[in-house]
Amino acid sequence: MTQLTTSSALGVQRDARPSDAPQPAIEIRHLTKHFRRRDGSTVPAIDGASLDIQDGEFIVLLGPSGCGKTTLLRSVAGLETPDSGAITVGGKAVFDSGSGTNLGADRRELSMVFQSYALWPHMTAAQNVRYPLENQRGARQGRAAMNERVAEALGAVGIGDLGGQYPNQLSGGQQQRVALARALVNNSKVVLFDEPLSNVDAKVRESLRIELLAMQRRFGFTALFVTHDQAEAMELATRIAVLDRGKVQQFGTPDEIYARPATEYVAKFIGNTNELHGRRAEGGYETPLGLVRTPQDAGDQATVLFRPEHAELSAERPGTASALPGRVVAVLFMGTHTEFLVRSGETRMRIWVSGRSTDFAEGDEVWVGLREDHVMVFPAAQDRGDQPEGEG
Ligand SMILES: Nc1ncnc2c1ncn2[C@@H]1O[C@H](COP(=O)(O)OP(=O)(O)OP(=O)(O)O)[C@@H](O)[C@H]1O
Repeated sequence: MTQLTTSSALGVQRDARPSDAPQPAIEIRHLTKHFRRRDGSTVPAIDGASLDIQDGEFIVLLGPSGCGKTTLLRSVAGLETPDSGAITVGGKAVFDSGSGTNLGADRRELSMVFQSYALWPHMTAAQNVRYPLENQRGARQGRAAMNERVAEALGAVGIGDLGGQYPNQLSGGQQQRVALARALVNNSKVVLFDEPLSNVDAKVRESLRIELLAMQRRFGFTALFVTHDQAEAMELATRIAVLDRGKVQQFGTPDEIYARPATEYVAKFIGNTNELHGRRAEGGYETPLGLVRTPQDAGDQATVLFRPEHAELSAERPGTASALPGRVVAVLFMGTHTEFLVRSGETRMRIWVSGRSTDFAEGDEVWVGLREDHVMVFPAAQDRGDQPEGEG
């Protein structure tokens, strides 16, 4: 099969930037968007968001329901009009509140894959995929060339034999493949995904993720992908933008976001955490379970977090920087790891040991050992006010 070539017809009207600087595939500057509710109040769906996305990146917009990720994606697509800010795609201004620029969705030279697939029910899979080619601006290709492109795109997503089927004759996973083929068929350099895998079952979702990544590498498009599923974000993203109430809390690689979360919100949203509260003391924070050593300073009162997979359990007091005493109150085998629930006074901690561990049983007195670099501290809520916006 011949590979779909990437179009070079994009990227006109570049802005003033040194010629050797890479041109962001998508640039989002100080974007804001409020919605008016029925009771007359307004809600800031996007609140000063800025992101620079490079060519070929796979960017995931991640956050809980209502954090504004869909509104941000739809603003890039041209399906929502922001109140202020600017967006460029391939160097071309598609929205700019300053100059009044606001290109229609069909002039932004990008494709979108929706959660609902959004296929035409009266068209076959092949007709659905051909649709953007038939309706594209500028010179239209001949029928034979279009059919060849459609066959290539369907083959690329693994459903070359299903072109004659109607959507209601296809499974959810197959329908989403049709939607993906339709997004790829006209070689868009930017593809936007609005929770595209949330309607397919877990097994299909897993394999579609892997195929999606392979396809993105192969075709080289830049992906902007919305999800509320942190595992999906970690697996797909070159960088993740974590959103909270319309603000970008952190924009960084999955590694950075997991190991060095910029805020307590990010630390708790990505992965699992144990939580203690402490007062600043010599060498760290004094918590109800003793001193937790850390060189970090988060003010006088702090929330002290550590991940279940980062603590070690031992019968004797360990030589780690910090050692917290407790008693095992439950042992749960989770398949990939064993979870020990450890109680110490009012504090409960979850500690994970990989595989099946029978080292400790319910009722055992244990020590929870922590290394300094596994401790995260953030200003306590009462000292914090609004959390600062983080950049990864
Ligand atoms: N058309 C609308 N009218 C009024 N409020 C809206 C509208 N669309 C979104 N909102 C509000 O804007 C905020 C952000 O919504 P958005 O759909 O972008 O969030 P989200 O993170 O994508 O959530 P979800 O994962 O549930 O789709 C929410 O508070 C939502 O209620």
